[in-house]
Amino acid sequence: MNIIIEQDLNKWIKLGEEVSNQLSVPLQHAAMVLRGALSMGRKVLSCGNGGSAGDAQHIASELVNRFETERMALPAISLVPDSSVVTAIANDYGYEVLFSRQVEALGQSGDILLAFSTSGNSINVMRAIEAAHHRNLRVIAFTGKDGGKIAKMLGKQDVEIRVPSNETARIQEMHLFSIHSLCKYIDLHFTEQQFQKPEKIQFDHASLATLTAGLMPIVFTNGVFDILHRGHVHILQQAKKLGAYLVVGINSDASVRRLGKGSDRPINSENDRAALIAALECVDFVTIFNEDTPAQLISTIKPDVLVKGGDYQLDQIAGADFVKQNGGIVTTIAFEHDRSTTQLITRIRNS
Ligand SMILES: O=C(CO)[C@@H](O)[C@H](O)[C@H](O)[C@H](O)COP(=O)(O)O
Ligand SMILES: [Zn+2]
Repeated sequence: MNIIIEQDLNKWIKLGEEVSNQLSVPLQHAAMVLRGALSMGRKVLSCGNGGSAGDAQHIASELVNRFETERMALPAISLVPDSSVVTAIANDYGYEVLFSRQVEALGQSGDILLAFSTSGNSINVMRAIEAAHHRNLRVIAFTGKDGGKIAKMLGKQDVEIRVPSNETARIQEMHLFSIHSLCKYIDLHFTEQQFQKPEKIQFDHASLATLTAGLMPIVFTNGVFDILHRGHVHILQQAKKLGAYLVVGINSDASVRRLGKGSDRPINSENDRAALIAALECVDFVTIFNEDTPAQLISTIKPDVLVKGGDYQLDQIAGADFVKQNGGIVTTIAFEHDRSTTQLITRIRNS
């Protein structure tokens, strides 16, 4: 056999073994991230240069169309092939912003950017990752060699699929393997039915945790939300801006009674309160908790950001220690509108 071809084949067999050891965990992580975002109606953007441009187009086509089995169409856009867009951006602004400009135009919080670069050093892919981070997109980076500069840019919300090789060709081949492996998983997860987002109100905490497992950053807040008012809506809208998904825990009726706000509270039942909160666009999931505090629920959902209104001190927030120990953030949002359900009830009664 031709010696060059034989050497290449041998390298490939050796690399296959290393890849199965090193790529298993990041590939499974990437599969969860893709599944989570697509299940919530988010979309996938992809980019890369040369052979990696081909990979970016390849995976987008397989998501929009299908891979091996019948399933619903899924939203994915390759940022590579629109010649009018790429020539205009390169001509007017420069090649460096070829992809970042498109991420700015098309990317929305919770979307996924698939960034292909065998060296991890392509400047336009790096700029796309920066733009993705600014807009709250998660990044799945397909790299090789030492991961290059891209590996250092990634945050804990991102995934790196780094092929343990220094050869561009071998890296690209394993990227293609990774694409097909991810597409097979996605094919099997999504059915032929039309896309349907999961119900916003989830009574079962374990089921909610399954739905949120691949999502990040998740913001959690909680409250009674009896007689919804502008102050509530303001806090929830601001909370959503701290991440890509907002989960709201609502005190059950029994839990509210134990808070000692009065024997006539809550005015609205737990199901009515949950329905009103779920109707807000900024809210992704609502659940009801029966305990005095949401600490147990928080340890089930494992949010990245825990937030309460500005009337709380950080050390008073239930679940704060758990979130911080998990590397999350605990914060408060200042009240902008002086509203309270108790005041509202008093005013109505006095009039
Ligand atoms: O396909 C190949 C090599 O197999 C080439 O076209 C290669 O993709 C190009 O040189 C790229 O510009 C390399 O970029 P990157 O992988 O380092 O980001
Ligand atoms: Zn090539």
